[in-house]
Amino acid sequence: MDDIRVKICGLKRPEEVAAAAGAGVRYIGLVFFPRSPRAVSLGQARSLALEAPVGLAKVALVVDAEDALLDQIVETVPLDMLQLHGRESVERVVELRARYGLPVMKAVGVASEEDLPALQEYARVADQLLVDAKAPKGSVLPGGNGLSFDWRLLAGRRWPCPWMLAGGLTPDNVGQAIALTGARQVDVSSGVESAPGVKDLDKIAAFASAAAAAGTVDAVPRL
Ligand SMILES: O=C(O)c1ccccc1N[C@@H]1O[C@H](COP(=O)(O)O)[C@@H](O)[C@H]1O
Repeated sequence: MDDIRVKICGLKRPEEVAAAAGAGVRYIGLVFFPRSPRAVSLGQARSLALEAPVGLAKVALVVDAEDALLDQIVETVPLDMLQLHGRESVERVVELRARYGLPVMKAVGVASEEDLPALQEYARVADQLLVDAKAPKGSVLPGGNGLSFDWRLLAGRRWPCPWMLAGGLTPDNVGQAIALTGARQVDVSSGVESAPGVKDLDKIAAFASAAAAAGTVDAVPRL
């Protein structure tokens, strides 16, 4: 079975990129959402992306971004994927894939069974799904809140494209999350921070190694 792939989201400093690469992380997320404590400027994102070694995919996270901002991001930053973390429609996913020629990962917030059909809809058009906890009403951020959802909702579910599990993951709980959901890709932001927007290099390493350890165990859901 393939290794578990880890994405660390919201990196802002070169040493965070180096720590992620050193830990065998497969994707890094660069946040282009001004209200996030993890937001980076175009220049910062470009420098971080250029420092990423081959094999470490650079993902731009945007929230209901307009074409003008996306044009700037794509022109300035060498990227491997777009992550849409807002209310982007199925049609918008199709449009952005065609416009930029980059793989698109669509985030879908999950709180209950009712949220699951949307995953099926987006799986028809997106290259990847990001299954995240639904942000509570009134949250400043649509993600990156350190909140998880009932992972048992995903037990036995599969979609016709690759997907990542996100939402409230930490080095301590990622193993259980993988066992319950069968996820082969996991994404974390606040669970590897010492303060909002400041990644903890030891926690990055601990998260990657906990995910790798869980990936070697057959996923037997413990319900
Ligand atoms: O990280 C952010 O600041 C952020 C802002 C806006 C949308 C999404 C954001 N982060 C994504 O949310 C998931 C879950 O975060 P957490 O691990 O619960 O803190 C994260 O993996 C990011 O992809």
